[in-house]
Amino acid sequence: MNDVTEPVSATLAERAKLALGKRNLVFIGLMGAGKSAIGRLTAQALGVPFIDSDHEIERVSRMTISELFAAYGEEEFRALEARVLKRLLRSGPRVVSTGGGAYINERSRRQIKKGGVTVWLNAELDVLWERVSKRDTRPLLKTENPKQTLENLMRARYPIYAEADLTVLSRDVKKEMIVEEVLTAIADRQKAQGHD
Ligand SMILES: Nc1ncnc2c1ncn2[C@@H]1O[C@H](COP(=O)(O)OP(=O)(O)OP(=O)(O)O)[C@@H](O)[C@H]1O
Ligand SMILES: O=C(O)C1=C[C@@H](O)[C@@H](O)[C@H](O)C1
Ligand SMILES: [Mg+2]
Repeated sequence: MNDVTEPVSATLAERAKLALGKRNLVFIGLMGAGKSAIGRLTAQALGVPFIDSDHEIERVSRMTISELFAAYGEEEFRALEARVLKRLLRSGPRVVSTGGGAYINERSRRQIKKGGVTVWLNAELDVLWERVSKRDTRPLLKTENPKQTLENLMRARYPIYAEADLTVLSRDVKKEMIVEEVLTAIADRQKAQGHD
């Protein structure tokens, strides 16, 4: 026997996969919360496809998110995002990481709620700021005081993200640890509902 530990427990991943069934797992939360990074690793652990809605939007439009915002404005972007999400959530199981504002849009939120189990990656301002300040690809943060903008977004959005089925605190620990917490939350939710 070797002593190399698995990064994410296979048994836990199997339990979570069973609990998920055919439903999608949808990550929501603010910019920098880790939806894309944690979503990808969670999909790998579950052995299901991973799709990032921001990437899918960029692929179908052949434009970057920044270009889309600049050319058509936020409202058009949200309409495109809702259409893309509807298609992505049609069949499962998949892990879908959404853009930070998707769950805030009423139409997208309805689709997300219908299309899967939602996990909110909750994070404190300083954690988010440390992560997002490294890149300038987020059009909503191109303001005079982007940290203040981020804080304003937290205030406005956190009560809405809190409607998620599950919440996991995203923080600066190993990403695998966050993935384990996500998988545990999925498996435990099933148990709490008496299906295990
Ligand atoms: N637990 C973690 N520890 C350290 N860094 C992390 C952790 N989780 C995510 N990150 C890093 O933080 C940055 C932002 O993460 P990510 O792009 O996944 O956020 P996001 O929620 O998808 O943001 P957006 O809404 O802008 O797409 C990435 O560089 C990612 O590698
Ligand atoms: O928080 C938001 O509203 C956004 C987050 C990003 O993922 C992108 O979807 C876009 O920059 C908008
Ligand atoms: Mg992302």
